[in-house]
Amino acid sequence: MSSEEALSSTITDWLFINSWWLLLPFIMLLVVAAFIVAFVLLLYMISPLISPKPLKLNGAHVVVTGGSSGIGKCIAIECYRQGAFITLVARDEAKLLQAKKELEKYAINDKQVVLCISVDVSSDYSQAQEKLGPVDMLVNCAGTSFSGKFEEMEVDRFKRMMEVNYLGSVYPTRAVITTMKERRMGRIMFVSSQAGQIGLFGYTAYSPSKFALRGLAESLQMEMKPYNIYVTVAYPPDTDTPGLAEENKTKPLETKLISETSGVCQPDQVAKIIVRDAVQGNFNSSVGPDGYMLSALTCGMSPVTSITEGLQQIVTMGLFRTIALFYLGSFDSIVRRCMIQREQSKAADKRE
Ligand SMILES: NC(=O)C1=CN([C@@H]2O[C@H](COP(=O)(O)OP(=O)(O)OC[C@H]3O[C@@H](n4cnc5c(N)ncnc54)[C@H](OP(=O)(O)O)[C@@H]3O)[C@@H](O)[C@H]2O)C=CC1
Ligand SMILES: CCCCCCCCCCCCCCCC(=O)[C@@H](N)CO
Repeated sequence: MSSEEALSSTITDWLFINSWWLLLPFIMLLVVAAFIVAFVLLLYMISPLISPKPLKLNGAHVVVTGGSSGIGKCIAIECYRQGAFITLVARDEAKLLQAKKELEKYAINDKQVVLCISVDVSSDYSQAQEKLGPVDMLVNCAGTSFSGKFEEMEVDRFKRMMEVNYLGSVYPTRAVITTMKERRMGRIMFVSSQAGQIGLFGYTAYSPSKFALRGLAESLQMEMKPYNIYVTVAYPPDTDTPGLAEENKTKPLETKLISETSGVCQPDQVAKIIVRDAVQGNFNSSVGPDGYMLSALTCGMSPVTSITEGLQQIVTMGLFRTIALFYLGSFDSIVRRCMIQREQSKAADKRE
């Protein structure tokens, strides 16, 4: 045996005898763990860079479109209770005055005021621009919904939905953004809907107008971030408001049954969450466990405003997609059952 062979056999013997092999996976695990720890530490180090500074609502000027009713009114109340000055924007002057009176009950100091501007956000908005002055937070909540089967809805509905829900958010934003950029501060909120994350039976006119807000918000956020302006999109589920009551009058059974999955929320609860997220500058604002899952699942390339949010999305995406398949299956079966039922009752009617 040469001296080289002797050496290698000594090493192998040593390895086997001392079970060095068995240590290898542990060493690899340690290295991987060290990398993960270093990575997480690095992410945490940069987290202050991407988490915006919270907005102080006390003394801030908040404009709420659609502030005379439902979710918008509750958002206005929530901000007013935290010391903000409020401007309510909607069409109907009587409703505006009524909401103003309601808001004023929640004043926390005697400097606070509530202004009302009667304007249709779906037609050009520039005349209101001078009246507003500097705005710290704009809440685009004016909106309308209508559900029905695609071929049964008048074509005009599709246009109206885009005019009010989408363009009705563009115009007010245009009216405030220049001053916000100059002042290097501000918040823009868009109130979308869970139906702006998932397209559902009956919402062929409504959903696209809410999806559009997401595209607007993502693009706008990229432009505005260097100016310290933060954009938030809220995706509430069905919420108990005059708007929902109106929509329910014509809602197809399928839409009703599918929407029930997410339940009905109270507008003041929804408003609290929305205001909290806007103040923190979170890009995404969702309500309830279904809302949380939908947002993680549909995050796509949307901006991330906290490290924890990013990590949660990475970890949960596959699981939530799996859950989503079951939901989709149940929605399909609702649609199928309703169709069969309708056909049966039609056939019964004919026989009579
Ligand atoms: N309720 C729900 O289930 C859900 C609602 N949403 C969204 O939240 C927002 C508020 O909904 P909700 O509180 O139910 O609605 P409401 O119908 O209760 O209130 C709508 C508000 O918007 C105003 N508005 C409507 N059209 C216009 C317009 N063209 N110009 C100016 N103001 C207008 C209304 O005042 P006026 O009519 O006097 O102008 C009113 O103040 C909407 O965008 C809706 O799509 C999202 C998810 C769920
Ligand atoms: C992991 C995946 C979870 C999936 C959960 C899916 C839940 C779907 C429910 C959708 C409800 C849509 C409400 C729209 C409300 C609205 O905007 C109108 N009412 C306005 O008036």
